[in-house]
Amino acid sequence: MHDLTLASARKALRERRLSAVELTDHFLNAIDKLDGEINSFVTVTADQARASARAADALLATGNAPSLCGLPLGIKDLFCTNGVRTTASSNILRNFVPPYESTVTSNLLADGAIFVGKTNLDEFAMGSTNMTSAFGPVVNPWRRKGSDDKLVPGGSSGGSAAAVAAGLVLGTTGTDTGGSIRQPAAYCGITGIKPTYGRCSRFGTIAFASSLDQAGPMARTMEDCAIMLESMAGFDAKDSTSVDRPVPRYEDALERGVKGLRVGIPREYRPDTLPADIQSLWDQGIAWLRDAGAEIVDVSLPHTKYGLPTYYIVALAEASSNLARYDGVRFGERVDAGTLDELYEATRHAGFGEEVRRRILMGTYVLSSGYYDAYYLRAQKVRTLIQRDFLKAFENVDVLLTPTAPSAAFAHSERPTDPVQIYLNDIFTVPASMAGVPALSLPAGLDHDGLPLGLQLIGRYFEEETLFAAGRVMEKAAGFTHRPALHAGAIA
Ligand SMILES: NC(=O)C[C@H](N)C(=O)O
Repeated sequence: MHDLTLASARKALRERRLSAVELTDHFLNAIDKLDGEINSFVTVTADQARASARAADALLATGNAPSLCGLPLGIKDLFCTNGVRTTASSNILRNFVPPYESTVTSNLLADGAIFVGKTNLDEFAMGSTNMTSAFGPVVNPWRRKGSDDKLVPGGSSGGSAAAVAAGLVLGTTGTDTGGSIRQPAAYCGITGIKPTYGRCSRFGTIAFASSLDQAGPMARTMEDCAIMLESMAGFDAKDSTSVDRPVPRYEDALERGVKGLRVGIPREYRPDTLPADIQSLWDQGIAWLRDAGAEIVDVSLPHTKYGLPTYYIVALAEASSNLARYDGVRFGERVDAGTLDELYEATRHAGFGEEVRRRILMGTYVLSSGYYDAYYLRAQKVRTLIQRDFLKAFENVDVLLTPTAPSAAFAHSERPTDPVQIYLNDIFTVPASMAGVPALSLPAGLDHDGLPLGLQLIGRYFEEETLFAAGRVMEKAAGFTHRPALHAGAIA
């Protein structure tokens, strides 16, 4: 069962070679054995998962089961799940049990998916290491050759990525604001896609930066991500930025190939500091696409260098506004104190970790009178320039190929103390987020330490199908079948 993908498990369930109960028990056992070390789950919903699996088996027996019937998934603990604690990995929501279901998870449930639990993340999805979680850091299941150092899984969807990589679940949901699906996917050697902004509803997903937040699937293969995205995506009247467009059958696009496809290589994504392993893997990726019939074109995205600074203004401004609701009166855990102001202060100090506090302060600063025009307004204007870079490039090419991150996973002990150094991890993922275009990361190879590296494909608005097709060509060429040191298959 350790070699199953979502697609092969779906087939085995339909052909009744495997039951949903067996499959669910398998993953719950794997979580039991390994997650003490990895810490990828904040909450495991074993009883609920087993009950859903029994119901799924009954439905599968009728021969009339929905698309994801009986398939166990993990849900990032940022999606509200009805009756199941949803924490955003923050103390302020430690005991929050939503009375409603997010649209994305409702869609997955309606298609028959089984939720085995809620996965760990950086607090409120703010981070690239999964070390800011109030529930403790996630440990990347990969190890450097000859070393026992514990590595970060990336973030913020680090629990989701680590759980898939370690074989604890077949697929997970993630959210991506500036790279939170793609960077952890790259660090953990799995596949993840951030769809076009507006493709998946944000309703019921705890907000970080509303103009950037976007849900997407994380799984082992391109096909598995295509299967999950089809279920997760779609118009939702409850999210005003949700786009009313039919959801394609993404699976049908997988084998389209890349003949005649024009692939842009943005020169700004090749800084002098880019490690040699990443440079050569990128060149390798270019060769794979060229060999499969694509045309390679040099392109320029001149405003790339402003991506990070403008992201860290816009995202933080929105975060300061979104997180204002957690005051201990209307929302969140309360710390009782003398006056109302003291109550707010004590509540928010105890409820939020250091990184979240830093971001709320910076966000409040850039929105404050006198600084609004100088920072926030200017950043929004630069955001338009970044978006125009992509629109212009996409007049001439169909997709862009870049590395996903400027390094492989690093050790917990190597986590920089300067927050700006950590923000630099998002250098290649943030521009697509600022523009709202879709982008995916696939595991393309290993570095000299034996750690996975990802390559990123960026596409035109709502052209996720092209990304899946190009991604599938690269996936076949890469033949990435490596497994991390900590894997459920190794302990069976
Ligand atoms: N949420 C994200 O996309 C994570 C990004 N690294 C950030 O810290 O903002």
